[in-house]
Order: sequence, then C-alpha cells, then structure tokens
Amino acid sequence: MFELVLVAPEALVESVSEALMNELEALSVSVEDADADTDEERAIFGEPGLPAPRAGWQRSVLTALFEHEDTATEAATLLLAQEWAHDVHVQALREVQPQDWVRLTQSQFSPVEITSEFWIVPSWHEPPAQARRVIRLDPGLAFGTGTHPTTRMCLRWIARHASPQGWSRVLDYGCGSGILAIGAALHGGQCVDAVDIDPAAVEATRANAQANAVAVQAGLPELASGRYELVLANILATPLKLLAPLLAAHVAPGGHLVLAGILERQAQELQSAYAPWCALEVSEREEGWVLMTARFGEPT
Ligand SMILES: C[S@@+](CC[C@H](N)C(=O)[O-])C[C@H]1O[C@@H](n2cnc3c(N)ncnc32)[C@H](O)[C@@H]1O
Repeated sequence: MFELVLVAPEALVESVSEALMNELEALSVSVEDADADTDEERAIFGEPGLPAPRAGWQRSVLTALFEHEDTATEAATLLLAQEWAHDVHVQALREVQPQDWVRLTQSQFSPVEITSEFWIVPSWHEPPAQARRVIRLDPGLAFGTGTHPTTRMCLRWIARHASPQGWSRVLDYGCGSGILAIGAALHGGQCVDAVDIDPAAVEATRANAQANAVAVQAGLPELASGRYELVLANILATPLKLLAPLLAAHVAPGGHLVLAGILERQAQELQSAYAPWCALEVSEREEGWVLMTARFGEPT
C-alpha cells in the first residue's frame, strides 16, 4: 500500500476528498487538523446553546491510501494539474508497512481501574484477579469506555455509595454506551432507566447491558418518568444548566443527583443553576473536570 499525504485549506477539503475517492482510485481518505498541537490550532467543537462551530480546520492534512505506487503518483499529478487545486500541496508519498490493525486497535484499550475491586474490561482481556465487579465493554460508536475522567468519577461515586439495600430506581440521563447505567445495575440499582437523544447510544446501551447480563431499560429522553433515588448525568455544563429543572424534578426526596462533564471553572455556574432545588457540591476533581453531587431533602 502507498499513501499520498496532502495539505489543503478548509475550502478545498471536500472537493479534494471527493476527487481522490471518486476519480483517482484512492481506497480511503482520512482528514486531520494540519495545525494540531501548534499555536495555530483552533477548537471547532461547540456545545449546544453556543454559536455553531466552524465546519472544518483552517488547514487539513488529507491522507489517501492507494494499492499501487503508480496510482498514487498519478493521482498527485492529476490533482495538482487542476486549476482549482492550486492551494493544495503534497507533503509526502510513501509506502505503508503492513500492520495488524485489529491488534493495534486492541492494544490501545486496556482494563480501566475504577476502584481496586471495580474494573472496565474490554472483551479481549481477562479481568484482573482482584476485580469483584466488572463491566465488559468494547469501544464503539457511543461515548463511554471508562477512559474519560468524567465517566470514571461517576463510576467511582456509584461504587463508593452502593449499599446493601441498593437504589430502587436509577436514571442515567445522556447514557452514551450505557456504562453508568450498567455500573449502577451492578451495584444494586434495581430498576435502571438509561436515556439519550442519540438513537445510536440507545442501541449501544441495550447491547452493552445485554452483554453484561444486567436489566437496563434504554430509550429516548421521553422514557424517563417519575422520581428516581439516583439520577446520573454526564453531559456538558451548558446542557446540564438547561436541563436543571427537568433533572431536579426526577430526583426523589432523599435521593442523589450526580453531575459530570463540568470543568472546574464552570462549577460555580452549575451551583447557581441548581440552587432552586439543591446545594450542589464538588465531590471529586480529575484532570480539570469536577464531579458535582447533591442530596435532595427528605420529605418533612
Ligand atoms: C459525555 S457522553 C456520556 C456518556 C456516558 N454516560 C458516560 O458517562 O461515559 C454524553 C451523552 O449525552 C447525550 N446527550 C447530550 N445532550 C443530551 C440531552 N439534552 N438529552 C439527553 N442526552 C443528551 C449525548 O448524546 C452523549 O451520548
């Protein structure tokens, strides 16, 4: 295999990708930020409720894969001969050494320790000997493999607050892979509901719950109904603020609200947004993220 590496400005990325795939016999094209890890790097991911982000990077590196060297060379020559492509530059044309891609991908995901007894373990690994509770989870389309600090802090909270009587009803709001719902079910959650606006996350949650042999009801947000002893939501600060009345209304008297996806500097804003219902406190910090929790008042 040979790869042709090109640098193109934002406006030409789509046309160059299409020409490579549709007319120049590329087998695949990947696009990365040409300015990644430099002073020129600009974030393009926005949060709901904020202005829409830019559609692409200022300059992109396009890596096109070809079966033969002469097809790659010809593609470069034909592309650079186009008038519209005058801002496109060839960075490299090189042979790609054969790789065991499955093994390479798998090697990037190892078991994740939540507590010494609670682990997230990919299907191709044996659980560590000391693991008493294990979530079996492989990387997929939905967010939540246990490698992100926000997910780990929620899971640690679940493990530390599990009690013999368990939680009668648990809600995982923004479930992604379903990892928090599964973690709660493994720690005594009896009726666990998991909801997400993304249908792919709902599907992933159903499949992951089944693979872990736990009962989780997954669906779109309308599935959430009534009060829960434990409400977990690992989303982002802006949607968490917008969702404050809805999430607070789902917490039963005496129940717990556990929120993540919040940066340290956003903690105060979240406290204010939830002040009408509860006193949110930072209960853990990791890599600039905070876990915020509150216990709702008991009925009088
Ligand atoms: C950061 S992921 C968290 C996944 C998982 N719960 C975890 O802790 O790893 C956030 C999830 O929330 C979902 N989400 C975002 N906004 C939402 C909303 N308004 N209502 C429900 N789900 C939402 C996203 O689709 C995504 O799957």
